[in-house]
Amino acid sequence: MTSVFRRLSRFYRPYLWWLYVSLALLVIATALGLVYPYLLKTIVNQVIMAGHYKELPLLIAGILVAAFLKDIFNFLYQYLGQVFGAKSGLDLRNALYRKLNTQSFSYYDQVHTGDLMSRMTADLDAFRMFLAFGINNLVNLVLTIVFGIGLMVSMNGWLALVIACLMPILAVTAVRFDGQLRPTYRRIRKTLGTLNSGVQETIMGMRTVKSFAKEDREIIKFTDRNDSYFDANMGATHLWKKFFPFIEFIGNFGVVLILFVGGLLVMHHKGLNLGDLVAFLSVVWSLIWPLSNLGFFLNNLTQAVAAGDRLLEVLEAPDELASQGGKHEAQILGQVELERVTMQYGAETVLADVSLTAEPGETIALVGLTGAGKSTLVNLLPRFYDVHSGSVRIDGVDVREWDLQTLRNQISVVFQEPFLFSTTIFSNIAYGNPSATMEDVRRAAEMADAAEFIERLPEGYYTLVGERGLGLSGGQKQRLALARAILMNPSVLILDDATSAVDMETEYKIQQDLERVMKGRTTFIIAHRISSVKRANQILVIEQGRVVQRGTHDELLQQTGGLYRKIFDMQFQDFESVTQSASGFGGIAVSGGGGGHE
Ligand SMILES: Nc1ncnc2c1ncn2[C@@H]1O[C@H](COP(=O)(O)OP(=O)(O)OP(=O)(O)O)[C@@H](O)[C@H]1O
Repeated sequence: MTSVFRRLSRFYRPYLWWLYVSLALLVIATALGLVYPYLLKTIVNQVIMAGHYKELPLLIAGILVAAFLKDIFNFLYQYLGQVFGAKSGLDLRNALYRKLNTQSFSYYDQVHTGDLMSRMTADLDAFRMFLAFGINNLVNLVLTIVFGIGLMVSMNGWLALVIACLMPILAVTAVRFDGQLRPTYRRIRKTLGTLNSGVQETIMGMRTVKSFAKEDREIIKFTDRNDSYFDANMGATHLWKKFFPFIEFIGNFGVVLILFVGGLLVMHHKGLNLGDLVAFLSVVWSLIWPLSNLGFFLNNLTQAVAAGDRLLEVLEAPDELASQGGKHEAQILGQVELERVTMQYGAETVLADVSLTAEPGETIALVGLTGAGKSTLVNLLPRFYDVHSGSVRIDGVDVREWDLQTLRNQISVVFQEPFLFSTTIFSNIAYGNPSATMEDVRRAAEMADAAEFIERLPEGYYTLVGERGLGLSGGQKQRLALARAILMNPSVLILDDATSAVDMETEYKIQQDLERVMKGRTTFIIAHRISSVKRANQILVIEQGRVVQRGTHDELLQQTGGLYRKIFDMQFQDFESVTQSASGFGGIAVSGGGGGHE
């Protein structure tokens, strides 16, 4: 438990003085609470028993002043405690978000968005609440007990002994309760994470859910997860149910015992008068509330530890940026070499012994069946993943020695399923270079053959696109993503099936424009359509992670029996058969092997 607080201390240490001042005020507020029993004792002994009613207004005024002062100090210590929690929470939230932004691709292969969201919100809040209220509550409890016992001992040793006998029972119960509560709260946090992941996934995939009419199945899945969350919460409720009445019983039993023993002492004049007994009882009452909340306060602590643990799992995950080199160049030339590269995801070898050299300005195409390892290969250039053996060099320098930001600023990747932010088309294109002017954005859009459709939209470049680009066609999204990459003026451009959703004519236009833009720079194209790759300087055919053929389009076509020739023949036949049967529809742009048309 202490290790969680120690490891998170850098977030609250700078604000500890808020907590210290708050605790000092808390001590004063608690001490002021001790004035009541004395005033009560005086009222009973000197006013009621002795009949000196003239002193009553003064004593009542004393009680009012003490109550007023106590309230002021209570307010101040709680306020400062909250400032302490809020400031620490702010830093922690920023650090978590920063950390999420520096996590590697492989990290995101493993985590669930919903679970991360619940760590960023519910877990962070549980930890923050403990800093804001929990510490003060626990200290308040300890102070109340210590002051209360001190007061009771000073009033009457025998009665204090009676209460002292009950204390260990309370302490043992509270500790046992906390031990049972801890795993239960861990389960609550975990099931909440799973619940959130499910909701987030279903909302993201709602179109798929609906198109398969699987709403009912999703509802059942959600209900199951919701039930698990409910069960976990009920588990905690059951524990509370057992604990609470027991504590209350002990408290009330204590009061009865004091009445009994104290009553006997008063009746037999054994060193206790009625005023002492009333004062003593008021101390016992003042202890019952904090003691019966002992479980609640411990539970805050338990929750904070469980939540802190989950925050630390994010914060202490290995840092991607920590492993980068420092080489920085204003301009990468774009020479790319892979030497005997092997790459694995876990135990699965996805690339084996792959070598290639691309000179600046060359276009390299990667062709192969689905799952062959093409994306894996290009993902190694901007270091989305690292090789297991061999090396990837840019301008003769291993990518691991480059400064990661330099590398990624100059290698632009366009994915098959581009992600668009829910903002304007302008901001989406200018994402990599926020200082870009409208002129820059328009030029990039023209090269990506996107300008025409953008300008047809009523608000042009200022059209807001929906979440993940909803409202745009697949081909339009791809063209915006392409424009975004072109705007970066990259030395190496990677098109990972990036024009699969545009028609062949548009793709041809884009490629011609790209040839102009990418002059002197290097382009990697992954495509399923032979038509997209045939102008490349080098075509690599990948099969099960190995380069099985390489050469130009003409060279590869000569290799009868090779995979390239087979793919070509298949697509050519497809094209013939489809154009023949579709000739009555004015001709359809056909994409073989997985390509589509807009
Ligand atoms: N992040 C990942 N974690 C684990 N395995 C992965 C990951 N990405 C890809 N793979 C696996 O690696 C293999 C190669 O995948 P890759 O995406 O490189 O193929 P590809 O040739 O680009 O396929 P496609 O043409 O369908 O995009 C596949 O078996 C795939 O399941």
